[in-house]
Amino acid sequence: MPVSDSADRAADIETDAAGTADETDESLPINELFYSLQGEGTLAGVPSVFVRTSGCNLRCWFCDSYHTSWEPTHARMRLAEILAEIESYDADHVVLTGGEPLLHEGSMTLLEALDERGYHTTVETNGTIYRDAPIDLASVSPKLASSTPTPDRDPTGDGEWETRHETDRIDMDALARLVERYDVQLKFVVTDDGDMPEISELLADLRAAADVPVSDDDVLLMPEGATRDRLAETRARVAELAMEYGFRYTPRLHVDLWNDAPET
Ligand SMILES: C[S@@+](CC[C@H](N)C(=O)[O-])C[C@H]1O[C@@H](n2cnc3c(N)ncnc32)[C@H](O)[C@@H]1O
Ligand SMILES: Nc1nc2[nH]cc(C(=O)O)c2c(=O)[nH]1
Ligand code: SF4
Ligand SMILES: [Mg+2]
Repeated sequence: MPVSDSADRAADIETDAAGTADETDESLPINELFYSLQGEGTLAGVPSVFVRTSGCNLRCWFCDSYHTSWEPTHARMRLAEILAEIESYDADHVVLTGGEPLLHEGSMTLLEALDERGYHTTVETNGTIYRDAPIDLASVSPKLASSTPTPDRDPTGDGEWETRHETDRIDMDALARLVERYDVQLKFVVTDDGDMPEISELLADLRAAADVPVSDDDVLLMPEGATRDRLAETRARVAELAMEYGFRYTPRLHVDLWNDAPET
């Protein structure tokens, strides 16, 4: 269901730039909540309920969830409401995403409640924030330099977020703690060959920083593209790069199936 425009729910909250103001651990700013197939990563194809929080600490120029980052909109939902809606679907898997879900204290309470109810939980995160929570799969998508909203690529056109995004997009300590604590997939958004040296360097740094091994099997290359047309331009080369480097390739199944429709 689309919640960002629903009238029967709590009014939108005032937010800071990351969309995180007015936090409690008993509610969350929800942009959308829907049932679909996991479209990305090692669980692609698994029927899952998606809970999309609003607010992000980064601003990727290509963000396919514009209304959680560049222009955050949401309704604040109580955890009891969120759980009831999740339980209304016949699914064992829940994907908590955003925006950046680990910004919110309420995400921890939700994950604990889902764990108690026996759900498998995947958290989609940009890897800049470490939190201790019952997460079955941490789907970490560290952001490369090619994600930075330079003035020519900023969707709002002013480049205001360039410096902050560039400064904050990698936190090696948070990344190391995430891979040490959780079952992790590292899902890099790849535009072209130019992204590969940075991925290799980042993996070398992460392997030096973390106390656990990071297998190439846990590294996934995902073509950049929020639409079928854009994916048609990027995916073949990204698939070749996965083979060249010995990483996995992940499709964007939901984009193939439903293009850029909301709630998919
Ligand atoms: C909208 S983000 C939300 C979670 C978190 N903020 C993050 O970036 O991982 C969900 C996933 O979509 C990916 N993504 C966003 N825009 C994309 C695009 N244009 N092409 C490919 N993947 C994209 C992100 O890298 C991430 O793996
Ligand atoms: N079907 C589908 N699969 C997804 N996997 C990760 C998504 C996300 O936006 O985090 C996503 C999404 O938005 N839709
Ligand atoms: S980190 Fe995720 S939600 Fe935030 S701007 Fe980038 S892709 Fe969008
Ligand atoms: Mg998505």
